[in-house]
Amino acid sequence: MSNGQASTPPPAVHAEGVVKRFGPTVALDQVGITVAVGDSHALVGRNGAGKSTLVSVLTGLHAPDAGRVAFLGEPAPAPGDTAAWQARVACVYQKSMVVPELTVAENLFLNRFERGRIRWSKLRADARDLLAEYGVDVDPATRAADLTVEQGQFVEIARALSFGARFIILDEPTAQLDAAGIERLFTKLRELQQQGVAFLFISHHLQEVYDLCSTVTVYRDARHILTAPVADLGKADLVAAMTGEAAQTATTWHAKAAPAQKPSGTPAGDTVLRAEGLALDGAFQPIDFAVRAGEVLGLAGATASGNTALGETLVGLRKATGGSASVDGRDVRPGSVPHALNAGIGYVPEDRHRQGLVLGRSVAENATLTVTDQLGPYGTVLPSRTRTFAQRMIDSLDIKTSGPAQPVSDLSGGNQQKVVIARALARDPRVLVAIRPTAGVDVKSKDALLGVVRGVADRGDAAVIVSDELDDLRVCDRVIALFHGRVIAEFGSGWTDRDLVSAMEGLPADAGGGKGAEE
Ligand SMILES: Nc1ncnc2c1ncn2[C@@H]1O[C@H](COP(=O)(O)OP(=O)(O)OP(=O)(O)O)[C@@H](O)[C@H]1O
Repeated sequence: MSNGQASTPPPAVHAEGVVKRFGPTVALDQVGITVAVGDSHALVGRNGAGKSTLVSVLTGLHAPDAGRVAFLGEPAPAPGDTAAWQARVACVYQKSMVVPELTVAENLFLNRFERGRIRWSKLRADARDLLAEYGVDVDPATRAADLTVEQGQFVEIARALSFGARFIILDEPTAQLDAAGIERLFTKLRELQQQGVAFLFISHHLQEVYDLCSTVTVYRDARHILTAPVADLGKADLVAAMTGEAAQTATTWHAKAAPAQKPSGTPAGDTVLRAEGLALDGAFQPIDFAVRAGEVLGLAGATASGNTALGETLVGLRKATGGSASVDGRDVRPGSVPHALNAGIGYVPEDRHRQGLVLGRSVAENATLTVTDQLGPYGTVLPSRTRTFAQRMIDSLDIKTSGPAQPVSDLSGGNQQKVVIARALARDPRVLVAIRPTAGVDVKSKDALLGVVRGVADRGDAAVIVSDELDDLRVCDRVIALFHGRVIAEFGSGWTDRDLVSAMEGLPADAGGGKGAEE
């Protein structure tokens, strides 16, 4: 104050010396963060670095064991004073937190009905005004369950702002948005920044950090490593700060030119998985393809392209309305996950929380469970084989855990995803179908994980990756791109980013790379 400088306004949020332990695990070790008013600040780190734990401290969900948090220079509210926390900070997750059965209007004014009778017409009118104020184009009478991910996030942002919060945390908000949706979200965030709203943005997509944020903070192993202007920090240095290893050129996976030989000597190239006229009304048109031994096939496509539905049909989560799928020449019964598993199809689901894990069970049990096994009784003693397998997976997928016996509920999100992958591999599947396998996984683990998927093919089996992530698709020997339920292009391994992105956006490939679909 007395040093002659103009006084700067207090930051939107300032945390220092924050410590948070979960039993023996130190999730945050004397960390801090400062986000200036109107700033867009990225928080990055490997899976298990402590990002989500910081979010729960900054939103009042967990009280820290030590340290201080202040908003606009004022100490954080007392634990449990929900209204006071809501007036300062909100967190928007990739999955909307709104109540699905209620309308948008009800969600917006949830928990703040005045005493007495609710006036529904006023409620709807207020909601309409509120959405209009923040430029959110959604009908307040829509059921929250019917909103797209993008609309749900916009409603959440409007809700947070209406409580008075001027600091919003976005925890992997782009994970389920396509390119156009991400652009619309970023445009909205930039608009709000102009109005003085501050953001803390958590993402494993480092390019998004460069596109959106002006400041970046890196955590590693529960510690604060650095905070710097994004413009001053190159990508290699950013990754080096995250991993603690010297900067090196990224090792992204690329498909090899020649297919692998099976160890048994059987020539590569036998068809393993075949789809003939496979169709699901309302999701995708009849499609034919074959995946050979030694091959990884990519099914690329944006949201609503039908690629996820196709993957889910292959693994029996959805029942085809036409055509058939077979493994090694034997038909797989449509719409039955146990049957698909028995036919040799292993799968990595998109929604790991609903379809992937039994949270109360250990890493080892989850890594070896299959859907059918979950129905049977389970011994309390860990068989040593289970533990050995789990330990191997922990090592090869770089799962951050205290060991095979740790409950999966204690792992960070990205590490839970790796357990799901481990489980899919436990049965040595003949075909591995992985839906967005690297969602939520940090840059370094991503390579390890894609290497494991590649390894399934290289040992002479087959794999299918369903994704819109270019890095996932680079592992593939061949990529089929879908758009609005139809094949729009097919590529060998030499595609360019531009060609594949164009195809996923519905523009048929021009010269080079892809060939148009023959429909
Ligand atoms: N409820 C809990 N009980 C025990 N340990 C926990 C709990 N929650 C988190 N941890 C541990 O704290 C550490 C930090 O986890 P956190 O979820 O904050 O990581 P993260 O950086 O958000 O990771 P990701 O990128 O995978 O989401 C991890 O080692 C995790 O296992």
